[in-house]
Amino acid sequence: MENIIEVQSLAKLFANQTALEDVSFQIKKGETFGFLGPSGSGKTTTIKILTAQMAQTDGEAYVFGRPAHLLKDPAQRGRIGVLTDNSGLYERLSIYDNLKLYCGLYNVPHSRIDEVLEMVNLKEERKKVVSKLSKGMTQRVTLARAFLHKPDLLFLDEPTSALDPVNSRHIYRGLNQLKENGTTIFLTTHDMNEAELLCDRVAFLNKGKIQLIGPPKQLRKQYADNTISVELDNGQIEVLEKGDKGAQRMYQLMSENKVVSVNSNEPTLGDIFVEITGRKLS
Ligand SMILES: Nc1ncnc2c1ncn2[C@@H]1O[C@H](COP(=O)(O)OP(=O)(O)OP(=O)(O)O)[C@@H](O)[C@H]1O
Repeated sequence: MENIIEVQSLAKLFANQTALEDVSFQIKKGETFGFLGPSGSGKTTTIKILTAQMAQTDGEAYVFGRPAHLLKDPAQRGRIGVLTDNSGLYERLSIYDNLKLYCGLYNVPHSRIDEVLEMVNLKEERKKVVSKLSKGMTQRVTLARAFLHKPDLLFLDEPTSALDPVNSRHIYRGLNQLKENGTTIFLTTHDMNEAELLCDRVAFLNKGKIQLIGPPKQLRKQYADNTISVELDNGQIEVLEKGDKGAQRMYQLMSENKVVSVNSNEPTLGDIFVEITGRKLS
């Protein structure tokens, strides 16, 4: 399948600080790829390089099969959507009028505005002036603007950092809708649940280096220990090793009708991150 993004041995130095070192990955068409890492690990720097806002010090970065810096070309730029913490909205205009301006810029019919406002749960607030919006609302307008023109590739830097759980879930539905329509999504987050819910694959970034890449489910299986937890009718949890000894004990508990539930002991993505890097994600 076609690679939408290809990054090979990417490096970025700021004065005497290494922000990225030997970073390599590919993202296929239609994939949602999560870039997970603690503050300062290099997530935003990667997005800036891939969206032609910053040049790398070394290595290759290709988007749509061409060097990323060529995204400065307006025809190519229209194929991407970018959400960063710099909102770029007109404070004195309403939500609707802001999006109308961007419709003009991208040559998109105004009918699209209600579609995107629905996706970010802001249809009722469309007449509100941007200067009077909460941080979370502003984030949702910026998100709506990022996918107003149905981009082929969407870069989302911490898309739900200012949102409550209800609005986050609303956004997840919207993003899944985009995904179903074939949009490729590059997402950075500190939020492991978000990564599990949305991403086909994740990369763990720590101090500018990729430590691990894979589908969340596969990584959890790979790092699972060799045990299962059995909840007993007296409320206790018994941890059993997989194998003959565990099977015999399980047989005994089952025949005594003491088992309430059985769970595999797979780690969360957060647990794996700590195991690999010795650091917490947030
Ligand atoms: N313009 C810059 N000048 C100098 N150093 C920078 C610049 N931009 C980023 N850095 C440094 O590069 C490193 C990576 O920063 P980056 O913003 O990419 O991290 P991040 O993972 O996005 O963090 P956060 O989750 O806090 O947004 C940090 O140490 C940061 O201080």
